[in-house]
Amino acid sequence: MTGAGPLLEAADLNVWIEGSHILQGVSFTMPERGVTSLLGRNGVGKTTTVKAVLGLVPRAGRIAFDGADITAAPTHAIVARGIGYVPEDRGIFAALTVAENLRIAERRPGPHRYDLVHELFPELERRRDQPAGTLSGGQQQMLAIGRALLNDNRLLIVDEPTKGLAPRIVREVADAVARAAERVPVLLVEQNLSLVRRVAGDAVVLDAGRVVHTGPAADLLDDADRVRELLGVSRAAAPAAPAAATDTEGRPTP
Ligand SMILES: Nc1ncnc2c1ncn2[C@@H]1O[C@H](COP(=O)(O)OP(=O)(O)OP(=O)(O)O)[C@@H](O)[C@H]1O
Repeated sequence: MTGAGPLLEAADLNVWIEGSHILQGVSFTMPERGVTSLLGRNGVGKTTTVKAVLGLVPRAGRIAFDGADITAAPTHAIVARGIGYVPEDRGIFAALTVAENLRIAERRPGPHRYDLVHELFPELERRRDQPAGTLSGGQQQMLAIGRALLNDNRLLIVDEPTKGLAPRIVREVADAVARAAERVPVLLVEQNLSLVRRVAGDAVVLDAGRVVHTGPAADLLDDADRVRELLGVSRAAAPAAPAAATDTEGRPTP
């Protein structure tokens, strides 16, 4: 980190997809520590926002990372600056082993932080020869986060890590995110508010392609009316992901 400014700064991001104005001037900053949670109802533009940061969709506006303007940089150059991305579908290779999944995530040049990955997630070392497709949903998420931690990243972007996971597995994933965030700041797209409460310091809420709230996550979550207004859920009703989406071991079902 070069200075006291924000780690990530998005200013007036606009994205059009197939003629639809999806992001309509999204601006937010993210501090250099902890978890910043990107919240909002389905379809409000959370994934599009992280794709815009990464240069995965054409966008207008300005993005600065660690003080440098990365707006015009291609995705590979943005990632090489130290941004690890864990997409919603996790992006792991089911037929490859845990060790192989880590190996092919190595970005050149190193260093490759196997020490950190195995310290935070010892289970990945124990299961190194296991095909990733046979891991539980929570273990797969650990592997996906481990892949992002393997490289010397200064920011992790993790998109809906608990989507489709049973509540028991959600707790494992919350642990994994919290452990990762002790080392590397995390921008977390998440709808599970119990996980957000557990890990997030700051919250940025989107609605219809605009930022409608920023501030400490705990303040927002303590305000039931505001949560209902912005997220359309009561906090008590929020967390439970549908158990039917995973089998009893937390493996995703088709
Ligand atoms: N490739 C695409 N083609 C057409 N429309 C798209 C595309 N990608 C996103 N959209 C639309 O853009 C809007 C925002 O989508 P986005 O995935 O960013 O929302 P989100 O907040 O991440 O939602 P969710 O929580 O459901 O993942 C949605 O209306 C979506 O249908």
